[in-house]
Amino acid sequence: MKTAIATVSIAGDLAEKLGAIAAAGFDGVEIFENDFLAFDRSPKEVGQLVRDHGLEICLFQPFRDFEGMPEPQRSRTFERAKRKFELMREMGADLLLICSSVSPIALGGIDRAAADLNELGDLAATFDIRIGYEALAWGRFVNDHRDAWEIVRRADHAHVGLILDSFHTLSRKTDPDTIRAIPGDKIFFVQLADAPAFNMDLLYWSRHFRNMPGEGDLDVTGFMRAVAATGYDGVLSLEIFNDQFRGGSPKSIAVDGYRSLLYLMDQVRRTEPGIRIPVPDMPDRVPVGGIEFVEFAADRREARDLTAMLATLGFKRSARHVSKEVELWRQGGINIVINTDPRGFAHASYLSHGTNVCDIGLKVADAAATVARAESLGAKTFEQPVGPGELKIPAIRALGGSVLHFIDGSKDLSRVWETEFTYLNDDTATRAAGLTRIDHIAETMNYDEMLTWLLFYRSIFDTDKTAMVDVIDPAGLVRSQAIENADGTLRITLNGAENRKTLAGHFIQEGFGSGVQHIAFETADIFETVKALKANGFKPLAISPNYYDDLDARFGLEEDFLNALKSAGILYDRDETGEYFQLYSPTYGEGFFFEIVERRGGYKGYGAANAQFRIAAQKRHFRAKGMPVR
Ligand SMILES: O=C(O)c1ccc(O)c(O)c1
Ligand SMILES: [Mg+2]
Repeated sequence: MKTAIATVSIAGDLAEKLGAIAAAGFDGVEIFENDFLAFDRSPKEVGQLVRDHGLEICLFQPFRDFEGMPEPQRSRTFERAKRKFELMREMGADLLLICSSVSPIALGGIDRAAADLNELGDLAATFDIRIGYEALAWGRFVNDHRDAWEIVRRADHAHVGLILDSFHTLSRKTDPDTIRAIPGDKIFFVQLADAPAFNMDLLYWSRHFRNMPGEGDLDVTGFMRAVAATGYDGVLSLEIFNDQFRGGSPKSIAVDGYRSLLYLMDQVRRTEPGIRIPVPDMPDRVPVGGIEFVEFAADRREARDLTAMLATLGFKRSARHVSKEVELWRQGGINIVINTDPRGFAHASYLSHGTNVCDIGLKVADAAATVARAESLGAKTFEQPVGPGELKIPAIRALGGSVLHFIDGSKDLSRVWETEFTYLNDDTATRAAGLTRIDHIAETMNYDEMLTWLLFYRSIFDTDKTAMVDVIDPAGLVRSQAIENADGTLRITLNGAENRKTLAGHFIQEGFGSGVQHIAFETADIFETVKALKANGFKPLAISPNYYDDLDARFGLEEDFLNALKSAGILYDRDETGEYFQLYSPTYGEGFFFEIVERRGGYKGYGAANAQFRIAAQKRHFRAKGMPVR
């Protein structure tokens, strides 16, 4: 598989872009003309710079407003093209992208465009250059790859071919299967981009919101399957115009891009038989069977506060590690590990972030295959020396320097608790509260990181994403999107903070990076849970009475029911599928908290409508503790 990316997709000057692109593993680049024009080295030097990075120039672009011009502009356009061919020869580029005209003076006409391309093909041939014609979704006369193909077909020239771009095809909802009728050898180049499903002007959408395949909502896999079915075996190139990426880290955007191409082609290989593009082999996306454990790194003092909160939530100190200062706190099927050992990874994590979730254990069918897939997609494996009595559990690096461990049903791993821990007699004075499992884990990050982690989870694990929702914090916006598996045994919400004044932004700033901000436990009966919590001395987050007035207005609730919600501080949501109940702990440290939820019926959401009121309540709680938030 030959991979490339357009220089426009990456931040920085041309030299920085090339460095990041080469380091991420791409074979080549599309040189976007403006990146070259803004750079102060000659075409020859730029060509050399590209090759010194071990890359090749796969495409030079764009050449605009070429076809269908009346004279005298037509002659000028050919002159302009000749100048670009000379530049390309200097640079060592042999394919030029011509995008369909948007010129108000262009005349239109399929045969006129074909004749222009044929003539330009002759000129290009004298330079040993080929030209590829691309239909822009907003092209004046040509805005559909089927018309572009008809023009190329009629141009009938060995140096003239078609360029396909998934965005232009999919943004107009053109059926990608129409590509299957195009001969693969006349497709000179394929550009790939995804985008979130927005209803907006095509040009604006394309120039600002494209993202990597798999990060958006377009059927890039369907598009690429159709391309592969034509027998095309040329370059697959990312062309991503995105405002965030322009200001992002060149390195991580390039790494995400490379991952997205591997993920895309892995999906294509699994669904489209007999493709000619060689794709690296890797295990399939990994089904996750649930969350085996969540591990906190802490020091002894902070661990006391944290375990005191766990005790009021009905957890029991259940076991102690055989060789390390690590405890297991349990309730129902939930395992919370508290690691205060002054050595190793957890301690390092504590030193850099304070008390935080440093590790999550996921249940998978095959831990080794999980790591193999993650590694194939560029994730980093994690290992540390195994202490006495410990198992070697496969793991990778994840959000904010944390770790994901994988536990499967194999003989050793399935007995990890029995092997590494000694069970204790229950010395916890509090009552169990009916918490059964982890409903979801909420990870907080900068908004700019959201697509990275979305792609990370979706490409490695058999998961889907929900629609992005806006959560209003009094000091700014936080975007939230969930990654879920089909049966709901894995739900991770990604929360992207746009500034530092939001509760989420404060958490990132004070915790020195992204991480788990809350864990939601499931109960089968929230009102029974509330009774136990009360007996344990648990103080829920106080919610404004105004909220309950509005709940009543919206849903017309029974008075007793409404009073029960209100007196317990439970937030409530309802839709066509079912009901959702949410109870929050006060915040801990710099804004970490626990949530308790009950789902009734088929409710699949996360109570997005309540998030604003929960955050406002948490900020009141913060301020009451004298913490500086707005
Ligand atoms: O936005 C544009 O003008 C533009 C230019 C070249 C391309 O290949 C493209 O897909 C879009
Ligand atoms: Mg394009």
